[in-house]
Amino acid sequence: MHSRRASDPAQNPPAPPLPLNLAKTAFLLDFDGTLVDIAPTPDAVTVAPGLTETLQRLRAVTGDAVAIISGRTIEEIDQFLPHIVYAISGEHGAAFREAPDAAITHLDLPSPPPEWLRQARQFGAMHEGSIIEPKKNGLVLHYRNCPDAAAVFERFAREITADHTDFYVQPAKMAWEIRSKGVDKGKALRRIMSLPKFRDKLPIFVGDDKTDIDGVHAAQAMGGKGYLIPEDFATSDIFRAWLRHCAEMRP
Ligand SMILES: O=P(O)(O)OC[C@H]1O[C@H](O[C@H]2O[C@H](CO)[C@@H](O)[C@H](O)[C@H]2O)[C@H](O)[C@@H](O)[C@@H]1O
Repeated sequence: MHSRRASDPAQNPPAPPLPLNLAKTAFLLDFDGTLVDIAPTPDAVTVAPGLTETLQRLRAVTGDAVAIISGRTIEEIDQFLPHIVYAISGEHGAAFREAPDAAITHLDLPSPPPEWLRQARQFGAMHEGSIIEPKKNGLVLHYRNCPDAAAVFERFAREITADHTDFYVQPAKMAWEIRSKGVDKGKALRRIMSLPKFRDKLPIFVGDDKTDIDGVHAAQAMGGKGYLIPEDFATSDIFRAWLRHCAEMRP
């Protein structure tokens, strides 16, 4: 059972081995591109049939050690998976909800000047299909539906942040994200792993994007596993099948 591969052996790469001891394992999972497939717009993602049940079963077999670590706000994650996992970190580690009924807390980080959002919206209005996504500590310029605007969006983001050392421009999937410095998914993972439900367990972190690499490294540094899509799981669908196999294991 423990060495069973969850995907079809013909798939390349084969999914990683299932964890040896679920009672001693914590799952910390990225959202977009991992738990859900990438969609044309942030609002258009869909939760695959059975995913909610898989996450609930994983909570049961791990003693609640299941978390999401996302670039999205926690409020947005709640729209798709309302209070399904035990803990959530949003906005790349700037926001936390450390138990399902706990309040959302935010790290003390700078918010972008309000004129950035106004300017970004004016700029976005010139590129049909673009989406400007505000966050508490940054904003995202999405160009998935106007890919020719990628370079001008990058220039815009770099120009408005040029004199602000608290912010930087992060390349994302068909988007440029203006983020405040000082947070990343590795720090978020370490904080969640210090919670009573998670400590003394080995983390498994799974993500799909550049912002997930800090989470991968943090999980590995704690003696756990860090996996990426498509390097370790060819697709998010294959990852979800693997997760379902984990949830079906006996604790
Ligand atoms: O850390 P994640 O949970 O992976 O979130 C990363 C960003 O995801 C969202 O944008 C991306 O997914 C959208 C839906 O599939 C897609 O339309 C967009 O092109 C992607 O960039 C989200 O909107 C961002 O706030 C997250 O930071």
